[in-house]
Amino acid sequence: MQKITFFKRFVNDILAERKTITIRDASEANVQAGDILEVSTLEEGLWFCRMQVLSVTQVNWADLTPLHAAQENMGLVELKQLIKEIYPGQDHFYVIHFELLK
Ligand SMILES: CC(=O)Nc1cc[nH]c(=O)n1
Repeated sequence: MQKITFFKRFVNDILAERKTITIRDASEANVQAGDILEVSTLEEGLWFCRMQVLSVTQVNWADLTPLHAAQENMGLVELKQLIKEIYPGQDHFYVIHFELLK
């Protein structure tokens, strides 16, 4: 089974289905539509759910939109700042759209 990790601050939003995408660089986007992922926290490695990948699309940082931000349950300024912090100096990303499996 494939695995993905999230910062623990995202756990509640994922479980409540307020966060339905994750924006990753190429090294973390080796998934495709239909894949089922076991999901755990980055910090402690605690498993918290399974999710199915609905789609994977490319995006440049400059082309992030309010819709991406809404799907991350944050504002666009916050999202763009966050992505810059996590991936300094990078511009090319993949939007992984997912569905929580219950
Ligand atoms: C570990 C982790 O949570 N990484 C990321 C990076 C970008 N978006 C996201 O939801 N999570």
